[in-house]
Amino acid sequence: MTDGRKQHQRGPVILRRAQIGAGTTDQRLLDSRGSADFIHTDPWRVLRIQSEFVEGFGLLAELGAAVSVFGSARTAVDHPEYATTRRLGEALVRAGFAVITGGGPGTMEAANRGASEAGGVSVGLGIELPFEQSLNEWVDVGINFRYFFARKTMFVKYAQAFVIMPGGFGTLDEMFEALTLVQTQKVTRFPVVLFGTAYWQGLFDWLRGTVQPAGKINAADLDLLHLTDDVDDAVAHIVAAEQARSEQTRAEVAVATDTVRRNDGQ
Ligand SMILES: C/C(=C\CNc1ncnc2c1ncn2[C@@H]1O[C@H](COP(=O)(O)O)[C@@H](O)[C@H]1O)CO
Repeated sequence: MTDGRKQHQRGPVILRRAQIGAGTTDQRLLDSRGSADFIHTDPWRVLRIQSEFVEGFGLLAELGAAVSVFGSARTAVDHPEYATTRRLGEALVRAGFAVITGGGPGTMEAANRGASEAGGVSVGLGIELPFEQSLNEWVDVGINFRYFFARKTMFVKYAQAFVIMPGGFGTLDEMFEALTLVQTQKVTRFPVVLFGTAYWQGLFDWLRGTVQPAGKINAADLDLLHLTDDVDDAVAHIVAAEQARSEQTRAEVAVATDTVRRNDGQ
């Protein structure tokens, strides 16, 4: 050919002769807004949900070892639990972990504060709420989610362990989700520390005395929980579990390598 007037490029597509339409893709994008109704539809929400995963993965992919700390949004700054959680944040940083929280007030703030003051990585994964709330001031790496389930994926995906401080429905939801994921092997077994025996013992006893005898959970499921009142014990439990997991991974790699070698030699 090529008569320039008889060829049209639409992105990577070449159109010629009668196939040539009016205008360019950019023109169609920029010349008209069209109806705005689409932003209230599920297909558009799917894109927003996708963007939350993209932002979350992008922010946290290089985080390194981390522990998610959960607990009440209502813990007052002068409550002993605030001071304990602050010490826990510091101790986790000293043990080489970043600290991830929901980025809100109360216990979340205390954990972020301890981590930040200890010079560690203090992460807050906030959530859009019906009332105004910004990330607590001790969050050094933060992101705000619209969707609970996208945010919850980050708590699990980027943590080596959970510490559950005393809390209400939100905290209970986070604890039971973690336990369900481990029980159903959606995540490889990882430690869940219940911090505060006076607060959690009743729940633990009910699980052991009622739920397990009724056959609703196995005895082994309760082994997933570690109850303590001691910051150093909580951290030591997490470190030991992490070491055990590394050793198991090393052993699995050794077995796999050996199998490949033997198969190659046949
Ligand atoms: C109710 C108040 C603030 C709520 N703000 C929150 N911000 C971020 N994350 C939150 C918030 N509330 C709950 N969460 C999540 O659930 C857990 C705490 O819930 P609980 O019911 O208070 O135990 C926590 O780990 C967060 O991930 C008052 O100011």
